[in-house]
Amino acid sequence: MGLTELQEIRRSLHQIPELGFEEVKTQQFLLDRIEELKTDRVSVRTWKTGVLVHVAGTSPEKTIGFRSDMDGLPITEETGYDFQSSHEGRMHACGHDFHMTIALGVLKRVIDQPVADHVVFIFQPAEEGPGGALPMLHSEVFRQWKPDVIFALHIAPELPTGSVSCKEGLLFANTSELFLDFQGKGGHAAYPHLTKDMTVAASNFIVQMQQIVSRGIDPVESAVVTVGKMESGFVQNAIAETARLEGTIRALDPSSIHTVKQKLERLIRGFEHSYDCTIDVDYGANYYQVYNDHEMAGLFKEAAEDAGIDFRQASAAMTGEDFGYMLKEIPGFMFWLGVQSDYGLHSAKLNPNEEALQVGVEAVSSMIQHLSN
Ligand SMILES: CC(=O)N[C@@H](CCC[C@H](N)C(=O)O)C(=O)O
Repeated sequence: MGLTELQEIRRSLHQIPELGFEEVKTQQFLLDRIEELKTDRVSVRTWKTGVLVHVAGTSPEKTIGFRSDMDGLPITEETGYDFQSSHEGRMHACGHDFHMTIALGVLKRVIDQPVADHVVFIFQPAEEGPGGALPMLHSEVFRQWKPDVIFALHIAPELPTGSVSCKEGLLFANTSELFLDFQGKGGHAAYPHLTKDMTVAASNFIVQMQQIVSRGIDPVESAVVTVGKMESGFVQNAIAETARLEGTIRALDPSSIHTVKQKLERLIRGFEHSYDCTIDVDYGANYYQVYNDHEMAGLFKEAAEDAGIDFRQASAAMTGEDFGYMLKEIPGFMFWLGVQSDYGLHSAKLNPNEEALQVGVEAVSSMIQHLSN
């Protein structure tokens, strides 16, 4: 598949971003493209809004898995692309359109140039939330085609196009979502003394919460608490009765997530007392760290360099990925693909360089070749 075809696929996918477990159009798009490529060596199954494609090897000894995530984010796109999202308030702002396109490109390569081992392409829904990897891993269809080794990629806006990056061991953090609902007495803006202002309570909570990391976690460990969304009130001249904070907790060591949650709950009790309100906490989806198998990550360096791709040593990052659950059960790894964008992941202006699509196809195909011997 040439760059033009890869670009055409990526742009089509880019226009139809859907949230986790709502990837209905995306699934149909994938099924249609896979149908065009299909031969008698290829079998296709669906799981919820996901798709699994099994390509039979010529003299198989094992099954190699390549996983791509499928969902977009609740972000309003501001790229100005002429192929920008046609779904209001939804955007492929994390590169999953790239990931799926590369998987289709590699699928075509494996069909045209058969390899010895079986290869399973796993298009997984709901990576951004609530998490598709864990239930998919336990599904009947996944178990029947369960790979012996598995890998995946993620675009890296800060790395140059033409490069990939990986490391052995810990690559991505442990994560927990965080949802906080504040409830207190609202009222007229002119009578604050008769109310319990939830906008003020939630604002102070955000500020205090930052000290959980700066004063509650050993500085040689890493943790992050971020509030990405805050909502309160209805009108400029009324004091808010409710407020909602939505965020995430990240840590390289899972015990630090536990520590942050314990300290957060103590802070909640203090705020409930001092602001005379209730605060409900919900930890939403929790993801297990991405831990790369040493041997596989080492082999990937070789595979990338053999394909003429610039390999760079990665550092651990505080990003999360439910692919971590797959790696917990199946030896494998994840790598970064350089896409050189002026704007980062989860930005409304993310503009990855499409030439990286071809680099991704080469890197993944080369790894499959190296694994299938
Ligand atoms: C690669 C990436 O950006 N992944 C997401 C995963 C989100 C998990 C969950 N919704 C959370 O926020 O904890 C990330 O934000 O790192």
